[in-house]
Amino acid sequence: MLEVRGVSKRFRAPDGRARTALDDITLTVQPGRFCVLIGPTGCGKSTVLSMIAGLVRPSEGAILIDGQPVSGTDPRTGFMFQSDAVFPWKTVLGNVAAGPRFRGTPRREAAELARDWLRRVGLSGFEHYYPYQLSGGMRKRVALAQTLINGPQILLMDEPFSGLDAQTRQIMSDELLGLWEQLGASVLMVTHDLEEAIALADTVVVLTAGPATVKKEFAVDLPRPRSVREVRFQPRFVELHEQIWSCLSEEVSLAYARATTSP
Ligand SMILES: Nc1ncnc2c1ncn2[C@@H]1O[C@H](COP(=O)(O)OP(=O)(O)OP(=O)(O)O)[C@@H](O)[C@H]1O
Repeated sequence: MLEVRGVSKRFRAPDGRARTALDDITLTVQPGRFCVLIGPTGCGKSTVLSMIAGLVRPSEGAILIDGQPVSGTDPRTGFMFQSDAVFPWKTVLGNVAAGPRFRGTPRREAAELARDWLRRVGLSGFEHYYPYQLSGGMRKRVALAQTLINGPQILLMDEPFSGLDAQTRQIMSDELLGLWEQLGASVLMVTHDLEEAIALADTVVVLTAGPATVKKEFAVDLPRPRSVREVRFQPRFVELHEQIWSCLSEEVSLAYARATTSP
């Protein structure tokens, strides 16, 4: 279980003053659940993920995984970034095998495991390609396999499919759901796309315009297994979309007003 308990974060701004980015955030992701964070641009979503990943320390509060405080990067946590975090000098196979190799798995075993993951993400036959020889969607698949091969208990995803066209994004989201249903990892994902959030999540957490705090949590009671491409036509989906959008749009307007009036 992942718990974010009363977490605040202050950063020093270029003018030297401390600015509060996150203010008393509390949220829980139960084992095996899919939680999506959504909020206006710049409100602090990535900072929440970076703190859970152990890359940034909270100014106040605590982050707990299975009751133990996070004090640095943790092998139980996998992070998929907005930008492709693949090694450009390694082949697809080398990229996916990198995690197991780093942990001391013998070369042959790591390569076999990587082949299996490449099959699961639909990249069999591309083992010897380099990242620059792949499409954007294929690079995301490599990044997904590269993260999932490490068997994370908690998967943190920061707008993982940004930069992809709408159709590829839907395909990738469906594939992510299929893999997640097999793996049973807890997911905390950040997205700007409310439709994507509802289609994927068990819980959508709306954050306020910065400093971010939890405004409201919505339980997404749509049946599973879901098809991201089809679920959006269900009446309950439309209802949830209206409810969450009315909550989120106030914060988006506030953030926009601040951005356009501040000196
Ligand atoms: N290292 C840092 N030093 C100073 N300020 C920072 C630092 N990292 C983040 N911030 C500030 O914290 C706030 C939240 O940033 P963050 O990237 O978490 O927002 P976000 O909601 O993920 O944004 P977006 O939706 O645009 O990706 C911003 O005001 C940003 O300027």
